[in-house]
Amino acid sequence: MSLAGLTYDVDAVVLDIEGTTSATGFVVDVLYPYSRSRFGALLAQRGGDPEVARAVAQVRELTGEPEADADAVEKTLNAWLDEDRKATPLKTLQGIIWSEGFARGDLVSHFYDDVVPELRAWHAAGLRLYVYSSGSVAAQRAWFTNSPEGDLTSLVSGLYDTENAGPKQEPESYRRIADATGVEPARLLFLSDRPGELDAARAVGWHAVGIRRPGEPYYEQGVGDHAQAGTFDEITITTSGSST
Ligand SMILES: CSCCC(=O)C(=O)COP(=O)(O)O
Ligand SMILES: [Mg+2]
Repeated sequence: MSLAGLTYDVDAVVLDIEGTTSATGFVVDVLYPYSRSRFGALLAQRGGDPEVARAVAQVRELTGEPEADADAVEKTLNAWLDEDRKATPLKTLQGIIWSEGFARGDLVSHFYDDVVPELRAWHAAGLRLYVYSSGSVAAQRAWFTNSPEGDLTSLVSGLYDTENAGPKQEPESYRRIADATGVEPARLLFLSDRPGELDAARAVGWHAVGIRRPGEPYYEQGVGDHAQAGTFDEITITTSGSST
C-alpha cells in the first residue's frame, strides 16, 4: 500500500520512533515489562530524587489523587502501561529505568532494517535529523546510543518529547519544534505512523509522510489522506538548504 517516488526537498527530517523507526512489538514486549518490574523499587528507593518526585507529583495531579502513596502510583503506572497511554510522568519514569538498563547492557534498541542506512544517507547529504517521540528525551538518547548498529547519536541534532515540545497530536507542539530548530515549517518533514500526529504537523505547514509497516497497530487504519511509505527507502529527500 505504499506509494513509490515520494520526493521532498527539505532541510530537516523529524522522526517518530515507535511504529516508524522501530517496532511497537519490541517496545511493548521488551521495554514495557522491563519498566513494569522496576517501578516499585524506583518509587520506594528513589522517591526523593527530584526527577522521580516531579513525575510522582504529575501522576497525582493527573489522577486527581494528591495523597496517592507509592503503591497507588505504581498501580496507576501499570494501568497506563496496559493501555499504552503516553502519559508524560509514565514516560519520564520509564526513561530513567530504561536509560539505566541500556547503560548496564540489559537492553539494546530496535530499528527496522531500512532505517539506519537511510538515516546515514540523509545525514551525509546534509539533512538535519531530529526525533519527536512520546518516549522521554532520556529514553530517546539511550535508544539511539545503544542500537544494534552502535551509537547513532551523532546523526541526530535534537530530541523532543511531550515534556519539552508538548502532546504529539497538537499543532502547537510542532510549531514549538520548528522554532527550537530554527527550520522553517515548510522545510521540515515529519515521519510517523499515527494519522493524528501527521495531521498536527501538517496543520502548521510541515510536510508529513505516514509510515505504514505490516503488523504495526496503525497499519490497518492507515494514515488518512497523507502520503505514505512502507519503508524509509521509498522516500527520496534532498536538501537545497534554503532555510539555513
Ligand atoms: C525510546 S522511546 C520508547 C518508546 C516509547 O515509550 C514511546 O512511547 C514511543 O512513542 P512514539 O511517540 O515514538 O510513537
Ligand atoms: Mg509512533
